[in-house]
Amino acid sequence: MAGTVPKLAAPRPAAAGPLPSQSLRSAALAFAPSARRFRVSLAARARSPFIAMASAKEGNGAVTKRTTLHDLYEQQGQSPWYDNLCRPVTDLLPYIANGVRGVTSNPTKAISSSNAYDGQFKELISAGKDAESAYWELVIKDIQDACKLFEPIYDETDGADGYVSVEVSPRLANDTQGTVEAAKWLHKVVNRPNVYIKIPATAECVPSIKEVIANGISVNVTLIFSVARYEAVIDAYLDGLEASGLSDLSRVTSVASFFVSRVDSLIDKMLEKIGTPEALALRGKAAVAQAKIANQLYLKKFSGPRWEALVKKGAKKQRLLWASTSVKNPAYLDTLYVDPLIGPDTVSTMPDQALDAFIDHGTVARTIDANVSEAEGIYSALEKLGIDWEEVGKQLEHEGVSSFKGSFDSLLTSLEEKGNALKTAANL
Ligand SMILES: O=C(CO)[C@@H](O)[C@H](O)[C@H](O)[C@H](O)COP(=O)(O)O
Repeated sequence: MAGTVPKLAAPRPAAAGPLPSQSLRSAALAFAPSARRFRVSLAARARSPFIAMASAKEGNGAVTKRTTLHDLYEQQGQSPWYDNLCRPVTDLLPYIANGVRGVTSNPTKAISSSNAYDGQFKELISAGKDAESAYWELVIKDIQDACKLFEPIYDETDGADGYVSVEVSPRLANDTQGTVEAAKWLHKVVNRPNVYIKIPATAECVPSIKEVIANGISVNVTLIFSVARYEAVIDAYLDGLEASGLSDLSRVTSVASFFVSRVDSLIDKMLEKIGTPEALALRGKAAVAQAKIANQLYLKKFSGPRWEALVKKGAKKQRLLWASTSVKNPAYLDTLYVDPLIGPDTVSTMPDQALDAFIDHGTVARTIDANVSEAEGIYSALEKLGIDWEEVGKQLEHEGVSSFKGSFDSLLTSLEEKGNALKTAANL
């Protein structure tokens, strides 16, 4: 298969400790105030073979199927997250039961592709809300409900895992102070300990990250595409912790979302344009190589006297989170962006396609720090062919920001139209 990074056996880290089955029950119960038993919805079954597979139930309604996701965490210390949050939020329960330990949301995608939001939207419009306020209420409800489901994991891990991430308005991606204010507002209204406020790693928002962290707010830094920008993100986290003035830093945490597949999508095109056998042989290798190098930087930055001083105050490392993990080129192995990036204290957020593939035939082994010199060789071979990694990062960031803004704008336009139609129909 083209473009796969060979897997080598590597030393296993100490076990991170099993997730007690009790937590599955508490997760289910946390969302069942009326003692309603959990049922997998038909819509959810249709959405994912993973859900269908996960639907075997015990007498008490808890799902007991063990998957490679449990092994990923228990044997390798990597947290599998689900890269999708939509209504009904209870659809997350089988995912949690099968080893998922956190969730990344993309609300514009969720709201625009489901009619499960129509009822609440109608109520909000009837109550006089405008489309944008209604949007935020829909989002906040999903995030609060999901936070409740992941709270048992958050508690068991002392705030290390079990997070739900929600983004500030993508319209603020180039607005430093606007992002800080939006993050503070969102954190306040969601009002859950296990929420990550998602902030893009644009040049303008790197200072926002520092300030938001300094305010004691946990952050998912998103849209990271280059090692250079990743280093600035780590520095912003460390600066923020130092500036916070908190004597206990243990509840201010962060993940740095490094996007993977999109790097190959762009670099593969560049390599095809170059067209030499050497260039073509490097297709499908750039993204994983860069991610492994990013992990080396993580190891370097979260060690030494500066970091140790923060550890004394309870600081937790800003974990690397692999995002954009589904394979875009069908010629590649469908676990290409999961299997080679497994290691302790990392997160892999996977949409259904990647989750299903990993559960079915993924390999649980420590790979993140295997073949690092090969990864460095690939990185510099690409540079020699004229690939400018910082330029690649800038282009992907620009495309990522524009696409998130574009879908936000078009969702708001359609919500405004829907809202106006509802008002007209109700003579409001
Ligand atoms: O929140 C995050 C990462 O911070 C994720 O939901 C992230 O937005 C998604 O993984 C990506 O947008 C998916 O990217 P792609 O598969 O469309 O390339």
